[in-house]
Amino acid sequence: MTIAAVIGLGTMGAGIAAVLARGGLTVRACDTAPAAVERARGELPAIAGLLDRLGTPARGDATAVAFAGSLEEAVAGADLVLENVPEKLELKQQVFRQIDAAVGTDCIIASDTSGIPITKLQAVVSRPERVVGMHWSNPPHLIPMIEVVAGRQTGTATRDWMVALIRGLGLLPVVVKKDVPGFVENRVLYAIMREALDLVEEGVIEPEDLDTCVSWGIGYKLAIVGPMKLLDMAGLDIYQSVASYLNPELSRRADVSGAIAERIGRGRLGLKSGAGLFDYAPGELQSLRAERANRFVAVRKALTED
Ligand SMILES: NC(=O)C1=CN([C@@H]2O[C@H](COP(=O)(O)OP(=O)(O)OC[C@H]3O[C@@H](n4cnc5c(N)ncnc54)[C@H](O)[C@@H]3O)[C@@H](O)[C@H]2O)C=CC1
Ligand SMILES: Cc1ncc(C(=O)O)c(C(=O)O)c1O
Repeated sequence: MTIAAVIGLGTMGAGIAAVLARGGLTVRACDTAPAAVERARGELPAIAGLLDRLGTPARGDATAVAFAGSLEEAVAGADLVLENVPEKLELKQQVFRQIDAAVGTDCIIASDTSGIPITKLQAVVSRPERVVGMHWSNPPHLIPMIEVVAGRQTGTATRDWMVALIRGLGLLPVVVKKDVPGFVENRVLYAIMREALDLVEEGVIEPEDLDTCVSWGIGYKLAIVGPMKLLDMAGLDIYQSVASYLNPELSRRADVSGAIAERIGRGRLGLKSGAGLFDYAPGELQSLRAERANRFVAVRKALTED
């Protein structure tokens, strides 16, 4: 029986813990914030229901996650530890050191970092060959693709073990061949985000209309035909003509849009604080999350039908 420990139970933690538990792993989880533990505990039954509806192979009970009082208690005897704390290099390195001091020599240490090079995380542990990126996508219990990222010192056996684990969970591992910042998913996503924010800030489009354009024009299409195959679908000659005048016009800003800092300064962090770029009515968040989850389930089922 594989024992896994999930460290950090914020936006991502509960969904990941539930998927691992349903896949038959023995799962322990911890967070330094008691409120995060209670929120995660409360989320598990609904997540288990969604996994039932997706028809994910059930080798275990998705709600069977043991909440530990400390990191050391969570990782004791673990075969896999998944670090899932906020995206800050120093914090992640400190947690990696703490994990390294508490686990056995064969334990694989993975990170769900959105894009900090794995090479920087494995630099602080005693067995860097056993460190690997395992980058899930939000909501982790609904998005089937997981990036597997080897740092410069990651062993091939560690990478292959991770790929096999993800396949065994019935999910889609994608191996990222170079440890570049942002890996692949977020390099593509953040190119979209940068352009989208620029277009809204420049008054080219309203935020709601930007979302309609991307979801129904680009997103719907890309779910069926990825960007590489889309080039063939459009015609490479057309792409060359458009890209030759459009590429120089696209955003190249190296800083982060001021609109984001302005909202953060007002405590508007998004769904987790009840408001972000959009306002949400009190009581709306739960139904919004449930409605989105229903759509994710329906679309995933439709996309995997023969
Ligand atoms: N939010 C997203 O859409 C995605 C986030 N990620 C990545 O996953 C990681 C976690 O992200 P979120 O869940 O969104 O963050 P979050 O900020 O929602 O949650 C992080 C949790 O870690 C806890 N924590 C902080 N220090 C800790 C420590 N020393 N030991 C144990 N717990 C600790 C916090 O109390 C908090 O509950 C980040 O690296 C992020 O970039 C990856 C994919 C998607
Ligand atoms: C805005 C944003 N940033 C990072 C990620 C990630 O994959 O790390 C996501 C996501 O959807 O998973 C995201 O939306």
